[in-house]
Amino acid sequence: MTQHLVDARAPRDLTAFIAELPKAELHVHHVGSASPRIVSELAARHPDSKVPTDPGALVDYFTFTDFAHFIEVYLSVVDLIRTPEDVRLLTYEVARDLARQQVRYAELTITPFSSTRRGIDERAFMDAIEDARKAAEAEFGTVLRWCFDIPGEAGLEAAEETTRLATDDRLRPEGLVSFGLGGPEVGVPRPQFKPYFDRAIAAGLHSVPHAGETTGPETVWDALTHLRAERIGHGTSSARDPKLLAHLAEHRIPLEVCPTSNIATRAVSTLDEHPVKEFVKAGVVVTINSDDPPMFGTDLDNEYAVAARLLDLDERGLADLAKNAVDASFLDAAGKARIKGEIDTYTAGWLDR
Ligand SMILES: O=C(O)c1cccc(C(=O)CC[C@H]2O[C@@H](n3cnc4c(=O)[nH]cnc43)[C@H](O)[C@@H]2O)c1
Ligand SMILES: [Zn+2]
Repeated sequence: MTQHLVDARAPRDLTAFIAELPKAELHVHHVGSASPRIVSELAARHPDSKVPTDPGALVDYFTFTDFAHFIEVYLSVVDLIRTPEDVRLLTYEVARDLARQQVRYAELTITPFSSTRRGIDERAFMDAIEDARKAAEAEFGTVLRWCFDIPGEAGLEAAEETTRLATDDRLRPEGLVSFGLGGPEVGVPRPQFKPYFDRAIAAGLHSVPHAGETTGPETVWDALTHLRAERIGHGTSSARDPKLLAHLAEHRIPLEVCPTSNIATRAVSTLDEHPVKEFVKAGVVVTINSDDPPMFGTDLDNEYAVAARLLDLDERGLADLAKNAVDASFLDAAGKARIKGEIDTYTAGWLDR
C-alpha cells in the first residue's frame, strides 16, 4: 500500500460486509493491476528494466508527482510484459486478485497496441488473454471481459492498430465487449478518434472512453457527442457543468468513478474534495472502481469503503452501489440477474444475523 494515501477503510463492520459482498468491476487496467509480487517477478525476469525487483521498493516507485509521472511509471511496467507467457501470467493473476475480493464479473481494460508494438505476436497475445480468461472462469468463477483501449497520446497509428485488432474477425477475442481511449487527455482531442470508434461500434463493441479525468467537462461532452460514449471513464470534471450532470442523469450514462486513483494522480487534491457526492445528488449513475489498484495502493474493497465514507452509506447503500455496477456492465440480462440476486441474498443474510 502506498503510504501517502489516506487509509479510508470503513469501520470494522462495513469492512467485513464489503469483503464478502459480490461485486462487479468496470474500470480496471490490465497492466495497472499487476500486484507487487508479479511486478517484482517480471522485473527479475527482465533485469535491464529500471522497475525495482524488491516489492517493498515499489511503494516509493508507485508514488506519483502528477498524471504525466504516473504514465511514465506505468509505461515502465508495460515494458516488463515481453512474452505471451508474461501476458498470460499477468492476466491469470489479476483474475485471482479480483476473485479474492468476491468480484464476480470484471471488464478489464487492455492496451493491445502497447504489446504488439513491443514485439509480441498479435495471435499469441489474443490466445494468452483468452486462455487466462477461460482458466480464471473455470478455477475462480470470475467472469472476465475485455475493453481494448487506444493509448491516445500514441496517436492515430495506435488508433488504427487498436481498431484493427478489435474488429478483425480472425483476431478479435471472444471476451471483447468494448472499446476505450486512455492515457493523457491534455493535447489529445477526443474528436480525432471518431472514425475509429465508429468502426468499433459498427463491429458491435460498446464505447467507454476515459474523459474528464485530467481535463474539463468539454472533454466529457466530446466523448458523448463524437465517440458515442455509453459510460464515461472517470468523468470527474463533469461536476463543474450542471447541464452535463443533468444530461448524464437523464440519459443514464454511468460514470466509472475511481476515487483513490484521482488522488494518487493528483487529479483531485483530497478525498473530501472528490465530487462523487455531487454526482449522486444530481441523479447520475455512479459505479465504483479501482483503476490501477496496486499502483494506487488500493483495491476494489477499499474503494467501496471510501465510497461508504464519502456518500455516508450503510450496507443497503453499498449493495445498491454494487448493483449499479452490475446494471451498467455489458453482461447479458441473465448474468446481471444472477449477480444482483447474489448481492440481495448476501445483504439480507448479513442484516438478519
Ligand atoms: O505503449 C506505448 O508505446 C505508448 C506510447 C505512447 C503513449 C502511451 C500511453 O499513453 C499509454 C497510457 C495507458 O495508460 C493506461 N491507463 C492506466 N490508468 C489510466 C488512467 O487512470 N487514465 C488514463 N489512462 C490510464 C491506459 O490504458 C493507456 O493505454 C503508450
Ligand atoms: Zn483508467
